[in-house]
Amino acid sequence: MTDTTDTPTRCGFVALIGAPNSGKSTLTNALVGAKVSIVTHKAQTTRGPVRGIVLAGDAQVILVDTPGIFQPKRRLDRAMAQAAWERAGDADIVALVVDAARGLDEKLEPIVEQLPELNRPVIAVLNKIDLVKKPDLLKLTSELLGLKAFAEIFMVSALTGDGVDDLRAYLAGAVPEGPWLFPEDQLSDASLRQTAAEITREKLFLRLHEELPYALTVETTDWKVLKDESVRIEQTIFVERESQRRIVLGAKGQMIKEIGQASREDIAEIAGVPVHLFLFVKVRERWGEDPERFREMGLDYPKK
Ligand SMILES: Nc1nc2c(ncn2[C@@H]2O[C@H](COP(=O)(O)OP(=O)(O)OP(=O)(O)O)[C@@H](O)[C@H]2O)c(=O)[nH]1
Ligand SMILES: [Mg+2]
Repeated sequence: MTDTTDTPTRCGFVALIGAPNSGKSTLTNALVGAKVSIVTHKAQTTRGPVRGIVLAGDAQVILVDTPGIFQPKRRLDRAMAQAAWERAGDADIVALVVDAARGLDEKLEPIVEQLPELNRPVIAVLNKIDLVKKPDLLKLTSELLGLKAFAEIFMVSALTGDGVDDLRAYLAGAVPEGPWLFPEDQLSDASLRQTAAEITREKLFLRLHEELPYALTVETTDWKVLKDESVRIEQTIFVERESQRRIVLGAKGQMIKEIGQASREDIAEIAGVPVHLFLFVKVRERWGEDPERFREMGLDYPKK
């Protein structure tokens, strides 16, 4: 397609950072208009950064959904926090996503304190406004304005879509001039293999409890297109202990069956072809110390 106008195109990176569970992934999906990043009610759902690509008028806005930042304990936690700050440091604009129902709490404060070190324009996006009464929202807004840390403050509900169009239009006008970096129809930079592994992890997060979701990781180990154009996918779920493996399988394999069915349906929808999904659960005690697993998640392996 040739550009017949003189208007220059715009293109830039916007990193969405914030505390776990503030709605960064839900907002990424709402801005893109498609599900590119998995969402659950549990904290620390996103592990590796996920890019979602938005076209708005002359602009291509490349959103970078990052893992929620929290006090790291494990090596994986450190890798996640590091990835979030690094992506924020590389972005043209940083959007701090705030859970408006929680406000400026002990999780958010340390993040806000570190923002000036980024040396980047930062906007605040107050999310989940559907849960908050107007006076409380105004109070939070003036509290944040008082910090003088934000170029703009937006109020949205990623869930209902309220305010999302305004935010998208702002970002489209705020990213720098430049050629588009991705083809027009591309919504994410993740491969189908990666997205498929994330979808299975989402189903595991939704059905498993306590520490178990954090003790597992999922990888797509095989992807074959069959003669009838359907795909045969193999995925491995790594857990740390045999007892965890038994819970993931469930009595008579019922749990893994349900997870497989839910995941298969979602993967088939995204892939646009019928899917045959085979899940294997393997015990790998120290997968959280294995650089190869970090690479698969799109994370750097922290030295300690
Ligand atoms: N009521 C309401 N819930 C929301 C909104 N946005 C997100 N949520 C819910 O908040 C929870 C967390 O959403 P995510 O998008 O996974 O949050 P996140 O910031 O990506 O979380 P991590 O990846 O764990 O850091 C989910 O249960 C969402 O449905 C919103 O605008 N309103
Ligand atoms: Mg997320």
